Amino acid sequence: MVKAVVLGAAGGIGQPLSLLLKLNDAITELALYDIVNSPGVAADLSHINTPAKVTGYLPPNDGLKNALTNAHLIVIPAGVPRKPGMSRDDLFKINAGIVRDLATGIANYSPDAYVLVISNPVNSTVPIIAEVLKKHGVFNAKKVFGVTTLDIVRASTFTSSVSRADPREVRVPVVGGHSGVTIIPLLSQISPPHTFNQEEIESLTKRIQFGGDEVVKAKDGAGSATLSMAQAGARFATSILNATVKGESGIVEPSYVCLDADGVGGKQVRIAVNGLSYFSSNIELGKNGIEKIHPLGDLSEYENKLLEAAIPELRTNINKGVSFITDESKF
Ligand SMILES: NC(=O)c1ccc[n+]([C@@H]2O[C@H](COP(=O)([O-])OP(=O)(O)OC[C@H]3O[C@@H](n4cnc5c(N)ncnc54)[C@H](O)[C@@H]3O)[C@@H](O)[C@H]2O)c1
Ligand SMILES: O=C(O)C[C@H](O)C(=O)O
Repeated sequence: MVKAVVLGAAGGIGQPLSLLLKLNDAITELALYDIVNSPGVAADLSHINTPAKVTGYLPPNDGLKNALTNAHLIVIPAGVPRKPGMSRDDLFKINAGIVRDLATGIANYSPDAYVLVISNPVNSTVPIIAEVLKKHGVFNAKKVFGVTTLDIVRASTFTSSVSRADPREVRVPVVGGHSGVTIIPLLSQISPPHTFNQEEIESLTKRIQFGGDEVVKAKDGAGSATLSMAQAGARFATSILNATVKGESGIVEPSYVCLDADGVGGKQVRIAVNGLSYFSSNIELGKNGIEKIHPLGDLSEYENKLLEAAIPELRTNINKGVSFITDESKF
């Protein structure tokens, strides 16, 4: 049995993400939890003729417990999205508490599950979830992932519009975090190889860093990226399932993770990023989650400058998330 759970399943991301997961044959049970409308979304999806049995849960009557029990994989898009003029950090005030409470449910009812965090600000919500799981003595750094796949998807799309390559074939490692200057596209490591001139590098880097703002602006108060995020989230969830259920090896996806997992290479990355405890790098997945955190590789002078600029903001975001759980008096 492979049970996948979506927390925040009735939202702009939650609904199309749940649809894409319903189409994944590796999933035999799909549990949808939200504070509103999840039974309706579940009833709708349940008519699709794929193996996953779909159930919907609301908070009353142990809804969260029943949704989470026996979960293999949990995806979290619960929380409020940005409006024009807001930063992702502006969402902390509301989303930090939502994510903390969901993490408490995970610690109690499904402590062994793989946890994929979409809710913003990802740079802080991943540390929040990790700290809650630590508090309950159930944190496994190899199983908690901040989903940064949308940055990877955007990097493939935006670079191929310049290089004229097939966007489906293009891979650009995007490392760091998931907000503005903390998003670091490594265009020098693009595959298949392509040499951009400096002007192209600077404009592509800006576009990838601030791609989320393009959508927020275009939606004009009606939220942020939902459909592209659902595709990106389903892609990352599929990679986790392919590695952990189907036993496929050699799957590499960037993700924002805790660098503390034993014996998988996080320490080397930690040294390269001035001691940050969370960072997105290329992650090799195996049957128990993170198999290897790849080093950042050779960076150009420009990319080194991007890394230098990202570190202070990432440190602030991480500390804010950690202290939300360890030092509640500050909030
Ligand atoms: N990681 C990324 O790349 C990325 C990309 C896009 C959006 N996001 C973030 O994802 C989040 C969701 O975005 P959206 O557009 O789907 O928002 P939305 O408002 O459309 O949906 C959010 C859903 O969460 C639900 N929710 C709120 N509190 C909850 C709780 N306590 N338990 C369960 N569900 C709860 C709401 O009822 C709603 O259905 C936002 O924080 C957004 O910033 C992240
Ligand atoms: O921009 C946002 O607030 C949503 C998301 O993080 C994105 O990158 O699209």
